[in-house]
Amino acid sequence: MSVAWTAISEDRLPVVVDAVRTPFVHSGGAYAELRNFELGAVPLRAVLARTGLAAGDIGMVTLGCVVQDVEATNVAREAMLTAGYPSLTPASTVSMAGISPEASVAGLCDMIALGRLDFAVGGGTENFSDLPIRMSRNVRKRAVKLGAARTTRDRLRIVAGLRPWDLIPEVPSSKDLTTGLTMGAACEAMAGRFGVTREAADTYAERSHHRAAAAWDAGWFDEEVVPVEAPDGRMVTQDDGIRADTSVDRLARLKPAFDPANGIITAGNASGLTDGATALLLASAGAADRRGLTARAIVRDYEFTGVADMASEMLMGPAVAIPRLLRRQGLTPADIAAFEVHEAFAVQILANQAGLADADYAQTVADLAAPIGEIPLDKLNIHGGSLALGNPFAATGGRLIATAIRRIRASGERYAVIATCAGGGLGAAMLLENPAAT
Ligand SMILES: CC(=O)SCCNC(=O)CCNC(=O)[C@H](O)C(C)(C)COP(=O)(O)OP(=O)(O)OC[C@H]1O[C@@H](n2cnc3c(N)ncnc32)[C@H](O)[C@@H]1OP(=O)(O)O
Repeated sequence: MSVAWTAISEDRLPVVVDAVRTPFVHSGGAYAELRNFELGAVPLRAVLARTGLAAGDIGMVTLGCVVQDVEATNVAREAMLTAGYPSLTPASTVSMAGISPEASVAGLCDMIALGRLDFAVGGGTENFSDLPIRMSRNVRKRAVKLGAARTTRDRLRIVAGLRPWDLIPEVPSSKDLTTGLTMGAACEAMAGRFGVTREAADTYAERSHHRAAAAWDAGWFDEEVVPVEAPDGRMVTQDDGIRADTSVDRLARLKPAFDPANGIITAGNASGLTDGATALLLASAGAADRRGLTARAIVRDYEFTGVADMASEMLMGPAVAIPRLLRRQGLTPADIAAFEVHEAFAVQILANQAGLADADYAQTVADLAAPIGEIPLDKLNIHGGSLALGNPFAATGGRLIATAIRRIRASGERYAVIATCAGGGLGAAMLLENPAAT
């Protein structure tokens, strides 16, 4: 369990100065010809252009990335160099499954609080359009041996050990190594454990799409989304996964995607594979103030966690992390004006809601005498969520932060909480505070 920041001077409080993202688009679509770091470079440029800071002001760039390029393993470095940041600035890539962007932001906030940095850029980039597909283990092993072989006979013997099926490439999947379950299958297990029905999942999915469509129509995302020029010259300006015309009736007709016989997860109530990138300009409150920049939110605290049971709770991270975070800060859900929680699957959101309201679960995972209860729907993802907007794994956390901050700034209220589940049975929650409301 993380320990709260307790003795940070006002000057060193980590704050978010700006948070931007690219439009999130279907994998294999508009960003298909972009490398991951090229996509990541877009918001990295934008945060500088929008805040007026020079690239040389940035002390460190850290980006999350889940599915990494074998050629550009430190994608943050390539992205910042592509964006024109000076090579003297260090950059690192963090990978913590779906909470990689939160790991990026939290690490930088710690460094800011300690006085190691004044300005930093965090976030994440994910491009599933260009997957690091590799050859099978047998091919890889023999390729290494081949390099060391001296005679033609040795080489032939090595190659002769290959079987036709060894030539089938290995494509990265969402399968968890420990449990052997894909994220979809793991979430089906959560539906059973926490009593989520197909009808409830479809109803929630419809809400996400309708809310996201309404938010785009109302111009809500205009401030947080920066356009991307695709290599073919097309300007990508909007998320492309939102289905304004979806309905519970249409969703009910879709076939289960992960368990044909008994499953309730379909293409309609799952988030799809998506490409996108986010960048957040972080600073110490004092440095931001001295440069005349508005601190949009204080990053007050965060919590990283695992789940108790990998097989039946894989994506329950929010239901563990949120209660722990609030308890440490002496807050209740009533104190939180805005919740932005990642929607990997509608079932996952609903199972987390059930977990938050379950006394036994609260006792087991957070040692709480009473559960904190479900997040009220009028506070949860009111502008839609990942089901509609898409889920480029390492970019989603930054999107949640961007939207959460804008929600509390728009309403003038004090606190927002973001939370994300992740593969590997991980979870994160973060408490953001509106400085204008304190
Ligand atoms: C921490 C985490 O985030 S864990 C989560 C990690 N992410 C994942 O595991 C990804 C999960 N999602 C997936 O794997 C895929 O999106 C899947 C398997 C669920 C679906 O993939 P696909 O079958 O390619 O979806 P596709 O977009 O083609 O939709 C299938 C059908 O459903 C329909 N459909 C999809 N969404 C909707 C909707 N909201 N309303 C109505 N119809 C819909 C499509 O029109 C399509 O219909 P068609 O076959 O008549 O053309």
